[in-house]
Amino acid sequence: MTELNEKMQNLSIQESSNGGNSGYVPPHLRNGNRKSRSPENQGPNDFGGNRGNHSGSFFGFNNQRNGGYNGNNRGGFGGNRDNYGRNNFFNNGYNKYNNNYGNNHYNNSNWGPKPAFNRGAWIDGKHVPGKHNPKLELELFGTADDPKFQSSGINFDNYDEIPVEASGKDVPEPITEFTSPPLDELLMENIKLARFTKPTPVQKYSIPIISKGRDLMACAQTGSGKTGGFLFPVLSESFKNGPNEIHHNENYYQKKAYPTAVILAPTRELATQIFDEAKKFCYRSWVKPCVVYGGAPIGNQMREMDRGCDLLVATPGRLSDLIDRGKVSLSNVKYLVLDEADRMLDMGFEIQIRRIVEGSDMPPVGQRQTLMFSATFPTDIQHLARDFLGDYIFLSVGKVGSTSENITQTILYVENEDKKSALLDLLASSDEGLTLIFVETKRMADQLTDFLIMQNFRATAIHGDRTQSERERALAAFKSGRANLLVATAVAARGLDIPNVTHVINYDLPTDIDDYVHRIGRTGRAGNTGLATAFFNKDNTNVVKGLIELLTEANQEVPDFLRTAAAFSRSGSNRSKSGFSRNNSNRDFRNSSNSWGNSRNNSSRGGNSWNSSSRSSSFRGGNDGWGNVSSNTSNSWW
Ligand SMILES: Nc1ncnc2c1ncn2[C@@H]1O[C@H](COP(=O)(O)OP(=O)(O)OP(=O)(O)O)[C@@H](O)[C@H]1O
Repeated sequence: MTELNEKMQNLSIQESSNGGNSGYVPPHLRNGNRKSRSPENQGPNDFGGNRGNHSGSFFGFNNQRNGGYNGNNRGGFGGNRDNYGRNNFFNNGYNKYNNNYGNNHYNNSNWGPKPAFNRGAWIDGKHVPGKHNPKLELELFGTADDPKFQSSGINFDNYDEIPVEASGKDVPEPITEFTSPPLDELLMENIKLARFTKPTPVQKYSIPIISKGRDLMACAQTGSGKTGGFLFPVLSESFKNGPNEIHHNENYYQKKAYPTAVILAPTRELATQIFDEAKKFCYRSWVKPCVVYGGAPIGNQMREMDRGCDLLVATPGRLSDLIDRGKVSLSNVKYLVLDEADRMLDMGFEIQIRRIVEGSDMPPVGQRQTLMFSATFPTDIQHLARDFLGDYIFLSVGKVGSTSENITQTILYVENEDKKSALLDLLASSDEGLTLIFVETKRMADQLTDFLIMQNFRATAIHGDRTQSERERALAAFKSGRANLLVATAVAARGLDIPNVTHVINYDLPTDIDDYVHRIGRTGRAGNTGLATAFFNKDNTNVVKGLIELLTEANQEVPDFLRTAAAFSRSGSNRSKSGFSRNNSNRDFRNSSNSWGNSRNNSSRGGNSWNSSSRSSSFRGGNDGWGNVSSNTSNSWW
């Protein structure tokens, strides 16, 4: 190791560079119909509202420029209050639930679609779509040149060249284009409104697989359309078949939601994003989407659910809470989706997922469809996932856990003490796009944001110690470009789809190579190109082999110092969080000659049995950036 240290000390960046407060308004309840304030119109208060002592924020930048933070900031944020509770664009459908509570929810036509209503209804066994609402259409789908909406990039067609492997019994033929049939006509209309002209590979396969009633574990690269991969078939089938008959067991005083589809996601921001996508594709249909997550007032979410909740997007902690309060029954669930499934079954979540799936009234395997999606699927998680799946199909688009070739990856050798100046150099040469900077700790996120603000950069931060409103405002500032730098912990690593993120910088590399895959996947999405730069030094030898493998797979340059580090590093495994070699995790484990299912070799798990309850928590040890996560799973961090 000393030798390695010495070798690394001789390397430099230059050499390597060759190569719950009443003021809080959750985003989904804000009035999109109202005129949004343009960046030019926004006063300093729009960046304000930093009620805590987070100095590391874009709000600090404001302080400098605008004479310091003052209480007025609250006015800027609190100004949204009047929208609260009135702004759900579905509420004009004054839906079937309100009227039919205690009766059959679905057969009473008194409250069916009315001329001004954009919501559809399921009436007498038929789907009656709601009327078009041009204003709402514009809000949901935007226009082709609206930078707020991700448009597919020049390399979109290249997705078709990625090899696809689907294993399991009787795999249905993939579709080649969006057509009706097999897709429902209303869904087709919404897909057109979204300007999606052809399905991505994961969608081509997942649509027929899910439509045929099969369970699915799907692995496809970041940014390749997995959200549509589950939303399209679930909604298409729901539009065609209507809701399940509801069996009431609620008391008179409390309404209960009986969603047909439940989508679980690991972070609040991702849940909100999936909900936003669901709103698009549910447009004019009987399916009313809802979102619930921690950090936001539960009362408001419960009231929103009272207006109808057919497709529920949730973070696990908040969903458990609502189940405990008798507010949600999962007895009607036909579709259970785990987005970022490997994360959802990882430490910190697994017990909660088991509680929801196995400990509630959710129909068991065989009576529901379980759909898992991620860009990474370590072998041990695949094993664990079997508990929730029936006779499933395993789908991999490209190699499991691989990175997109749309992302140009550069690894620079940078000592810790040189990172700040290396970052400034990088930023000085950056283009106009948005840059996402990942660090390992919340503290570092604050420190680095402060530093960047001091250097007159428009930076903000997102991490688990910030309040939900702070997190949302940071993300909104970043998305709008008001802050073009977002310093983030792993809380922003997965799933977030932010148009115009052109550069991801791993200021600190993660300890798990799969996390690297997700982080850099915030750029180079939907066929667009992007840059990913990582600072590597002797602290990162644990990911060196995985890194080399990823770079090689994606036809990227592998710098010499990485090979040197790999040669000298004994511990430098190419293992993902699961502790397994990436080589072992690149396919359906059922096809592996050394089937874990039979041998159950526990050696790399410290002798633990596969029994989930005894899983070691060591894999998430150290300074993980996941908000308030701890190995104590009752400690909700989302
Ligand atoms: N068929 C399609 N045509 C054009 N664009 C699409 C299509 N399907 C999805 N997209 C767009 O591609 C982008 C990435 O999709 P999505 O967020 O579903 O990726 P993902 O595979 O879930 O990524 P991640 O692994 O990061 O969660 C989104 O902006 C989405 O609107």
